[in-house]
Amino acid sequence: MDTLSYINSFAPAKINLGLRILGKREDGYHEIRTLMAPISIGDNIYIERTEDGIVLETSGHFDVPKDANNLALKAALLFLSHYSIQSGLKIKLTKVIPPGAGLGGGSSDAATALSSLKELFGIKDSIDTLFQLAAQLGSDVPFFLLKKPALCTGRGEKLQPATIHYPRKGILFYPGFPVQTPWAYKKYRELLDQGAVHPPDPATIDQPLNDLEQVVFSKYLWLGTLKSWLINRFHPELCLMSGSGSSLFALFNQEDPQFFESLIQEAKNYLGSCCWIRSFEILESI
Ligand SMILES: C[C@@](CO)(OP(=O)(O)O)[C@H](O)COP(=O)(O)OP(=O)(O)OC[C@H]1O[C@@H](n2ccc(N)nc2=O)[C@H](O)[C@@H]1O
Ligand SMILES: Nc1ncnc2c1ncn2[C@@H]1O[C@H](COP(=O)(O)OP(=O)(O)O)[C@@H](O)[C@H]1O
Repeated sequence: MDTLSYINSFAPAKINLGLRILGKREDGYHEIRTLMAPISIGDNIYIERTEDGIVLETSGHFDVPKDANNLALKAALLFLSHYSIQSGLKIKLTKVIPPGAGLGGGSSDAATALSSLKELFGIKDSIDTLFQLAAQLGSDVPFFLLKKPALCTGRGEKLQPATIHYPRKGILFYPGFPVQTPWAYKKYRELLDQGAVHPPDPATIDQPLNDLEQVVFSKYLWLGTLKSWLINRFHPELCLMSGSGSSLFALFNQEDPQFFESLIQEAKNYLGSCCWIRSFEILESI
């Protein structure tokens, strides 16, 4: 049977339709409860088997690490080492997802690299192994292996497939600067210890609220202003920061492409060129 020599894959971004922080853990992470969904905006990863050498080329709208700090490369190295595979690889990563935007771009690249390599090398063992490797790479990485909406608990790696009861279409706003995830959780912990933020009321646990918004908005005041403007001007069904920021998304009960085009145009006129604005759809599966 012919073996594949290369694979080209779509690595979607995600949005968090709520992110509740349930408590601090001994290991430095937080117990969370978050509904995540893949969306129609994503990176592209091409992986080719070569004789020797592991080469990563990156291109696209955004700069990301080009060394072993790149999560796609990190995932590939972990995979080869786990299965004791001696092979060269050429990886071409085209970035479309803004980094540090709370859209899980690095995690999605890592998960997509793992599943591409499993296929490329014809690995037949249980998918559980890939989930274990994914969890070693980051809390959000297992979600991107599942490839469908899920309620994520634990530190984010425990997955339960979920149905999304919100409109599927929306607009994404990346303000042009990143927010670092470790900073957001650290700041949350500090504010919690000071009594400036409070653990979620169990009665609201499944409401679409993001417990990191207050923390991130307290440093990046403009994001709070942007959220208020979006709500007051366009009345979305849901408007939230995704993950630890910096992007915001708004969902609308609308099918008409003209509605989204004119909203984007008005937002661009109002916000200027610093803000990256795109329409998207929530994906049921990838
Ligand atoms: C906030 C979320 C929401 O989906 O996403 P992003 O905004 O990063 O996309 C996730 O919890 C991020 O997941 P991920 O980006 O994979 O985080 P990791 O690499 O595992 O962890 C980075 C750091 O964030 C903190 N962290 C992460 C997850 C968690 N449940 N509790 C934490 O306290 C830890 O300090 C950790 O060292
Ligand atoms: N393949 C990758 N794509 C994006 N960022 C990456 C990648 N590999 C490593 N990183 C690093 O991970 C950080 C977080 O990026 P990303 O996963 O896109 O954001 P977030 O954690 O906000 O969802 C970036 O600042 C970047 O330095």
